[in-house]
Amino acid sequence: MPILQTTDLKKYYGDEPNITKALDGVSLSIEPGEFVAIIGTSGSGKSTLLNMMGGLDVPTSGKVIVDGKDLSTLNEEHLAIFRRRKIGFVFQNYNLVPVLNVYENITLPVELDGDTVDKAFMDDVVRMLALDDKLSNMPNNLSGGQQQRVAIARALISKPAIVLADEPTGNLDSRTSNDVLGLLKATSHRFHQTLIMITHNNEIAQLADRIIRIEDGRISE
Ligand SMILES: Nc1ncnc2c1ncn2[C@@H]1O[C@H](COP(=O)(O)OP(=O)(O)OP(=O)(O)O)[C@@H](O)[C@H]1O
Repeated sequence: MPILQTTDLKKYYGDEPNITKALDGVSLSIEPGEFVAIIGTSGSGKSTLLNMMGGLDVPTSGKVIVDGKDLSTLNEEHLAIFRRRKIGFVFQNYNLVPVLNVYENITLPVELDGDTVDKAFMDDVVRMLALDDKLSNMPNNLSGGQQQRVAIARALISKPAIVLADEPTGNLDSRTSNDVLGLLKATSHRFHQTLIMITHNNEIAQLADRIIRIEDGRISE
């Protein structure tokens, strides 16, 4: 069974004649454990698609089914819980909480869920991302690559089935990008997670098992 499916997904902004069809009928199916890159030019609809898949925004029409659950059947509160448990997000600008240290940033989703941190798993993730000696640092004392590794650890800590990454290396130099991508790929593989990553970089997309190209809100390849 696919872990994620969209059916004729549409997202329109505005009204005729000034309507923007950000997504215009996207149907796709992603299997558990797959690494999929979504590629396309600026404004093609990549972020809109990722936001719909992660339940961060609602479509104009069409369906998103994650792990057998139709997201349109969930109210705001249940959607928030669903996101926290099923999906890990990694954004281009890291989105770390500046007043929390590295340890607190990583464990925040678990704390918010009223859960206890799986200590052995935390150690594993932190070691894999080489953050062992950074746990008491504040985010603003870290390099971009280190901050993105913290964001990846935070995305993984609740053991989500799916990791959604929106241009995760957009703010990093090419060497750090390669390191971060290698770690993202290795960690999601190690923990049997599905990784869906937006990029406008062809070279980065080649790391994926499958590339989905978006053009004007539609799948072109
Ligand atoms: N909130 C919004 N209101 C109106 N139009 C929007 C809104 N969000 C996105 N759009 C439009 O929808 C289209 C798709 O935007 P989207 O951000 O998904 O593209 P993208 O492929 O992620 O682009 P980029 O690579 O530049 O981030 C664009 O034409 C954009 O201007």
